[in-house]
Amino acid sequence: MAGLSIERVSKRFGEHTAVDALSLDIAPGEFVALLGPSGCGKTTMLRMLAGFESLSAGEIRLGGRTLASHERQLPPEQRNMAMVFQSYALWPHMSVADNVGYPLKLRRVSGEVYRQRLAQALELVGLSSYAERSPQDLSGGQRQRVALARCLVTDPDVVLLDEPLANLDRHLRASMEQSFRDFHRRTRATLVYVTHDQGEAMALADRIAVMRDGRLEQWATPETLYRQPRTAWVAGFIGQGSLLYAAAGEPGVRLEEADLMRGLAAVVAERTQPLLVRPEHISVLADAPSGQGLPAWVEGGTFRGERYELHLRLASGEALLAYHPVALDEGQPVEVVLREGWCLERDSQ
Ligand SMILES: Nc1ncnc2c1ncn2[C@@H]1O[C@H](COP(=O)(O)OP(=O)(O)OP(=O)(O)O)[C@@H](O)[C@H]1O
Repeated sequence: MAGLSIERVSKRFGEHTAVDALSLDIAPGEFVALLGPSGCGKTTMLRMLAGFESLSAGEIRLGGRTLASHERQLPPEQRNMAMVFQSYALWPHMSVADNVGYPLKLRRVSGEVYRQRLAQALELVGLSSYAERSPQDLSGGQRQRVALARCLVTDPDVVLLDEPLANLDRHLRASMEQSFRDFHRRTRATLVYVTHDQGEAMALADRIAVMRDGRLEQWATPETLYRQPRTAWVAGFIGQGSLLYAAAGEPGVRLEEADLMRGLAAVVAERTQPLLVRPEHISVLADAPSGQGLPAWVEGGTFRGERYELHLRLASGEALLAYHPVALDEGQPVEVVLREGWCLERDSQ
């Protein structure tokens, strides 16, 4: 199987740069998410991969083969890629089987080979018994599985998915995430998945390209993005946490409790290093002042079933989100001990 290489790819629409010198090396069989807020250029990048959009600069290669550069580009049908859309794009007048088999017919596959590949594709998405139904008689999740089966009958090298779960309700999204994981495990195709939902990207992808204003902000595994975000912007986009400033540390360093607490207790003028503190790394001491932690007070709390999320305010004026097993009163003074913090780069924008 071939790896996918995106090299300094840019796309300009008039004065506007939608994708700006983006580079990614995607390993064969890898499940990759392009993640970012609306308008950051994810779909444009996916459309360039598919061949629906030309490149203003850069190059896209699959294995050793150049698929596209600003000079020449292979048409979509010569790329051995398949795309799954948010809207499913199924033919309403055809049965599930005919929808799934359609790309094979286009390639003039027929007879026993056609039947076998159709049966395999339907089986892979768990829809064998729905072959003769009309797509209109299926749920949203089932329709999306038909779309998946249709893209995999042709045995593509790369499957491109554009917000495939956006039209489904929350409950169905969770079960479809499982279907996507199964799909990936069983096909081992290279998957490029566009989403603005960080939870979805974290749950599914081997690696995530976080995009901002057409540029790559960070390219890393979900765990690295969570534990070691490069900038405050990425930290704000992935998971929950608080941005504080300390008189200790430097970008890319994890501060343990002692250094962190000293750095936070320093005078405000010396506290210049931005850092991320995750709520699970905060202990809230709710009893009488012990002098062990930094003074804070409770501004509010939200019940989340297994815990409360507490919104705290430090004496410095900074906001802090912490988890706590029981509710605390609004206005209640507490002390907080921060067990670790991650030092961020200063945001350039
Ligand atoms: N054909 C086009 N002509 C002009 N501008 C475009 C065109 N397609 C996209 N853009 C612009 O390029 C930028 C990136 O768009 P794109 O659709 O790639 O973003 P996105 O991250 O996929 O957003 P969303 O999650 O909302 O789909 C946007 O500012 C958009 O308005």
